[in-house]
Amino acid sequence: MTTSTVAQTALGVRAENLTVRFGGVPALDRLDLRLAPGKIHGLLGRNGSGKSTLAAVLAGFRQPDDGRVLIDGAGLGTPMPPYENAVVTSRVCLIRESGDLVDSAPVRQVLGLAASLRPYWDAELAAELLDRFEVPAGKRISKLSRGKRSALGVVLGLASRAPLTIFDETYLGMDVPSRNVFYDALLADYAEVPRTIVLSTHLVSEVSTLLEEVVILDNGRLVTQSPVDALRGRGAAMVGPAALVDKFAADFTVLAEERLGGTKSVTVLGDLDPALRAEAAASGLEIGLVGLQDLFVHLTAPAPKGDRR
Ligand SMILES: Nc1ncnc2c1ncn2[C@@H]1O[C@H](COP(=O)(O)OP(=O)(O)OP(=O)(O)O)[C@@H](O)[C@H]1O
Repeated sequence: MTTSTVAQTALGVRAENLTVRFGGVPALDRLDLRLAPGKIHGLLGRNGSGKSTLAAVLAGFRQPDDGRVLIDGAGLGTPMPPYENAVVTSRVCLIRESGDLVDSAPVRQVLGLAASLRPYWDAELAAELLDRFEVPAGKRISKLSRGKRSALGVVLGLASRAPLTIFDETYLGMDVPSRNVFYDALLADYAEVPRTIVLSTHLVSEVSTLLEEVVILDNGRLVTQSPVDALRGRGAAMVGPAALVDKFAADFTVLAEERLGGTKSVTVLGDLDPALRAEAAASGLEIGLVGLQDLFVHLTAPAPKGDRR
């Protein structure tokens, strides 16, 4: 996708010192981050880490208590805060697990409303996705199963083709085959219309192949922001004969290990310099990138008792 296409169809985000408090307690604590336009970002964090609060601020549903968020690109001209700003919010689509849907309305009516509110709405895509997820257009929202409600959220999010589209754990209610349909549809449509996608989730291993950039939150603080490959390069996954794996892993922090007969696989943190990598490979070890899930668990693990970090 070209830079000029992205500039027309994708929004970037800049958060500076962003703070949101509930009853004086920070849910977001002095966050500084940037979401580059035209990429698929993973917003990762354990329960209560602040993902939904950040998503709500980006979509203009909530005003920061301190600091600011600026949205930029896709014809906006100048960077703008999203709160109470219809020019920005018409270009940002947040789909939440709760669905934000009127229970008494039939699906068809919900789609009609989205079509009238969303400037980039694609009715053909909406109809095609509704079909793929087998969501009946005539049924009332209140009569849909949790999974079909989630699927409808996905249809609304994708067909909106909003320059900034945020899925806040929307798809958790869907079964695995439906989630796979979502991931396929997301990638296909993203390739057709480049835009900025944020997937907020703790199902890290499932979405890891979709993501280009990752933001990890913990207790409202930014743990790290990085391209996925750079993050996965912070260590290595080694597979081979157990004794050999143990020898090469001895000097590293082991994040995860698994043993099957005489074969062992470990995930280690740390910089494996090229000479060591070459030596390990020559000895018969397979060396790969660290799994995002292992890194996520390590980076967001609770501090040990007595640790006053
Ligand atoms: N409306 C609210 N009133 C009071 N506290 C809130 C409110 N919304 C969120 N919080 C608190 O803010 C913190 C961050 O919550 P948030 O929902 O943003 O986290 P999350 O990462 O999305 O969690 P989850 O994965 O469980 O959905 C939590 O401590 C939560 O209890």
